Amino acid sequence: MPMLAEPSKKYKSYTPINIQDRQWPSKRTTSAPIWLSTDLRDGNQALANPMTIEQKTLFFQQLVKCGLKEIEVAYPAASDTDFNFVRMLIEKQMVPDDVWLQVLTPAREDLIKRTIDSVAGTKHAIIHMYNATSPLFRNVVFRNSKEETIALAVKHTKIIRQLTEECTARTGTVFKYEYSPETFTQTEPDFALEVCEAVKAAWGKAGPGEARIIFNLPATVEIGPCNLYADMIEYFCRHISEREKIIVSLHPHNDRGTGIAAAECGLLAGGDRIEGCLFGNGERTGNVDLVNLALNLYSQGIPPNLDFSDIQSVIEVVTQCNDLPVHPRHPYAGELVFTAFSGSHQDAIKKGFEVQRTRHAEAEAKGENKYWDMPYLPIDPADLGCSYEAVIRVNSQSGKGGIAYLVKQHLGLDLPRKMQVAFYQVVQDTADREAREMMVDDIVTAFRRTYYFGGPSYQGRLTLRAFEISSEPSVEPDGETGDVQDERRRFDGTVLVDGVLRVIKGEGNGPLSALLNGLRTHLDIDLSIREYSEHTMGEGKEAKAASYVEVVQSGEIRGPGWWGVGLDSDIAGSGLRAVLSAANSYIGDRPLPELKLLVGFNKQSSLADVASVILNSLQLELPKRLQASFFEVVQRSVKDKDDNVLEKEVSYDTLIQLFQETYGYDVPAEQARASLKSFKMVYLGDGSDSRRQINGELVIDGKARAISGEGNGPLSAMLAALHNLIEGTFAVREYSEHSIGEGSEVTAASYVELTYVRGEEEKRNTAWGVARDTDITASGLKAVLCAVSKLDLKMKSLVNGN
Ligand SMILES: CC(=O)SCCNC(=O)CCNC(=O)[C@H](O)C(C)(C)COP(=O)(O)OP(=O)(O)OC[C@H]1O[C@@H](n2cnc3c(N)ncnc32)[C@H](O)[C@@H]1OP(=O)(O)O
Ligand SMILES: CC(C)C(=O)C(=O)O
Repeated sequence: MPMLAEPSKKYKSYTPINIQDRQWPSKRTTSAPIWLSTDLRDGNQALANPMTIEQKTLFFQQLVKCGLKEIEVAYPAASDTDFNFVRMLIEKQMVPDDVWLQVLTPAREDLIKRTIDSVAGTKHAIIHMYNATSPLFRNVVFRNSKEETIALAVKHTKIIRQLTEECTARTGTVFKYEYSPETFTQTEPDFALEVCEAVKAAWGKAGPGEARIIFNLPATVEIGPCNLYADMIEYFCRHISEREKIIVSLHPHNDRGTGIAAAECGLLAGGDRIEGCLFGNGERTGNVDLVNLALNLYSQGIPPNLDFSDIQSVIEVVTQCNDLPVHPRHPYAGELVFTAFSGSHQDAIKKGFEVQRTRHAEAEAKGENKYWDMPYLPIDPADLGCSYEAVIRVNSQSGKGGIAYLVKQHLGLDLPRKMQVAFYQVVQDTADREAREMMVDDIVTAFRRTYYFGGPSYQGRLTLRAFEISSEPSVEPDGETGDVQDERRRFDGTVLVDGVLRVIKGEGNGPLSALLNGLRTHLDIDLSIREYSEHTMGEGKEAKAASYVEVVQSGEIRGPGWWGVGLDSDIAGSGLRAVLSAANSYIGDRPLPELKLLVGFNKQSSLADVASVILNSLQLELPKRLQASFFEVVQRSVKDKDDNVLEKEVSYDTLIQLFQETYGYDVPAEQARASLKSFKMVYLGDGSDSRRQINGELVIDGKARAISGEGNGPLSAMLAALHNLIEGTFAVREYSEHSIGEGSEVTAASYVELTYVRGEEEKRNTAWGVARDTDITASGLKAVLCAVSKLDLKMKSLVNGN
């Protein structure tokens, strides 16, 4: 059936109330009303599966925890479950002394009796009786005249008075009486007043304060706008007699979706009390939502006298008991209500937080209130126990501000504006391509990947390992002006390049330009800085510096840029890391030139440079004399055929190979002239005169030879053993060792310089040997044999094959 072209032929408009000087529109609420939760009655009666006693108990405890002092717990005449639940609360003493149990009954004597029986013995109880008063109900449901309707209410009010008095005498329970002219909003205002006046007279005990009678005026069905409800309440409040002896209670439903508005206007119009349910459960579209109302007050600076500081646990209990979800857009409680996806909202929130931080600091210093004034967030989610995590979520509708906010929240990095734009593009492309929300983890991971930021998993091809920044002495004063030039900086560092440690050196006006100079010289990466900024993160000892840099190809200051970020306890370190982060983006996966040292007669590469190649590539800390020896070897390697030392580039790989060949380091046993097959070192002596004895097997010149020797230590025992096999004498000229690595991975590196003298003319030669082993003794013995392999040996002749 189509919707009607003329709905007025089917639906009647409400009848406005003629109040000439209505007061409520210009009033302001300044305090919270008396709250009554009817979750366990109106809420419960609207559920497909009414709550079990266990669920009602859990819910009741939650309501008490939230601070409700009046709780309509049941319609006891409806079912044994409801009746028994009320009895259980009382008998198990679960009702705090300051909490009133309210129970609902129709105007029927048998049901009233059972209702009062249900609360007998509790400290405080409110008996709530209702009968419908509107013309529709009078004519259709009860088929009663006005007089009969009044008579019904009066008769049963008197019954309640009598039965409650008897109960008080018997059990001490203190009672209040609440009467609801059900369907109040559809009842003629004067008739509603007439019924209530009659009920008040029948009750006969209404007095001020605690003795007040409660007239609950329900919008049983919402039939008009909220101003109509407010007018009806104001009309009632103005005309009811002995207003001071009455609590005017509001019971709005939400059929037009304006239950909250009706309740708020009704309070302005004179309401003292509100009946409703948490998150708006209840008949049809629900009762008015108490959480929403209370937090509306709170957001106006009015204490609501209800506690929702852990709103999530309230949601959990309520949904568990009602089996109804809380809508994601539900005011204050929905999953999305403190969330902005859209770029302009996010931008405003981000700026709002930044400005508010400063504003709050200033207010605190002046001892003033720190007011919440935040774009798009009417209330601080933290007050409800919610984190700021969900405030900004990112999808294809989001902008740079929101993404930068999340980076700041989760990584502490305050990205400069242009970098925000650059990173936004990265996130936006993914969100758009994959048509999905980018979760915080997605964004953080994208950031780490894009800028090679945050630990080995995100390491780029270039990683700073160690560095030293030194100042170069000022150059001569400018010839013309006489001005002294600025001090220059020198960068000396090791950079892991594609997994290999490389020594990089450079000079510049500052540390960053010195590093860029080094990258240019050593790796052909020719970049300049277009933008740089930095800030500190954290405080005190934990403080770190974060640096952001945008690089461009040198000479292309208006060309495309690459951003990088660095974090370090040292400001220079963070800048250098930022440059490498940007350089990583720039190089992508293009091949880098093989790293080379310029050796020979030149100023660029010294003995120390060669040593550091070995240190960084092989982790060997060469002793000083071995450094000098190898430097000589390297220089010799670049002589021409006439023995002239050339200036020549030698690749790192060539240097390493040269080192290995020269000192027998890491040469496979079968290729070495002498190698250790097995050995046993025996400790001899009593400690004061300890000696070592070695027994074992060597392979020399391809032949296995048993060895045995004794000495003051392992090396001299080995030399003694060698003396049994080789003519001439060996002596250790220098020995050193160090560990490599840590923990269970640790190994030992040994360096031995041997002298060997033989023949009648006492020919003397020396050689270095370098070896590494997990066992320190073995590494020393192997180093000896590496050196032995390099010497011009004369073996003793074999006796019986040995
Ligand atoms: C607006 C509200 O939310 S009011 C609260 C509504 N809540 C509930 O109804 C939940 C609990 N209700 C129940 O368990 C049952 O309805 C009971 C136990 C109260 C009554 O059950 P029954 O005796 O089977 O009657 P039924 O449910 O059909 O009620 C309708 C009868 O009660 C009468 N009635 C309805 N409301 C009232 C009232 N407030 N006072 C007196 N009589 C009433 C009707 O006129 C009708 O009378 P009739 O049988 O003479 O025609
Ligand atoms: C019993 C009354 C107060 C009621 O629930 C209503 O009118 O909605």
